Amino acid sequence: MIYNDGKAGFLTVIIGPMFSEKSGELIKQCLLSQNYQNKTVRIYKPVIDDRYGEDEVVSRIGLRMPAHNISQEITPELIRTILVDCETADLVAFDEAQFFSEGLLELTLGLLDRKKQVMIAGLNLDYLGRPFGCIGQLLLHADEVIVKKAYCKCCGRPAMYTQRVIDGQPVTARNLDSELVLIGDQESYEARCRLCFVKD
Ligand SMILES: Nc1ncnc2c1ncn2[C@@H]1O[C@H](COP(=O)(O)OP(=O)(O)O)[C@@H](O)[C@H]1O
Ligand SMILES: Cc1cn([C@H]2C[C@H](O)[C@@H](COP(=O)(O)O)O2)c(=O)[nH]c1=O
Repeated sequence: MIYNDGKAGFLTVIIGPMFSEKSGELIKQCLLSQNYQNKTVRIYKPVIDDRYGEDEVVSRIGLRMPAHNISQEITPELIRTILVDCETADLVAFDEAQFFSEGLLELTLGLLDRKKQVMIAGLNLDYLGRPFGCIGQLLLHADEVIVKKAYCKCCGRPAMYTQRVIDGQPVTARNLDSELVLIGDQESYEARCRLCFVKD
């Protein structure tokens, strides 16, 4: 448990592959802060991720909280709007952060300057094991990094990679015909360990 007294900003970044409970961790921490610390929480998610509806963040085990859908393109104008909207918030959270543009970094630093607690969850690696979005840059500013693991779909070891599968076959750099962004779940993705992840 991290105690933030509101006298300085505090950034937590939650990373890991799909199915590793990043959203679960984010929602749990937001609920605890809201319910037991009386903190005002504001959660954002990118409009592109429409798996669980528009106005909520939802984890696979069913934790849920209200959320604001915003464009994944974080423009200077959107940054100004969010900074105003968050004036009364103590904790500002972003889920699916891999989908946001680099403006998320500027927005996060702006929130931290305003002494907000900021919590960001997202995939650190894409389906080919490459850095995803601006999560890497956010990690450099983190006070706390929570590294989550799933269980490897093939062997049950701890998994840090996400394999994209089409018709049961891994998508790799060799047979690459896939876009970076493909919203999906178990029909298209598997958690894999270092041994079972196939990238080329
Ligand atoms: N291979 C797996 N390893 C671990 N959990 C899995 C796996 N596949 C499905 N799950 C389920 O997914 C849940 C995590 O969901 P969620 O919090 O939405 O994760 P994330 O945001 O990291 O994708 C786990 O608690 C578990 O119930
Ligand atoms: C690896 C990878 C994932 N995605 C998509 C698939 C899902 O819609 C989200 C991740 O959701 P989760 O909450 O972490 O389960 O990202 C993608 O578009 N491209 C990728 O390479």
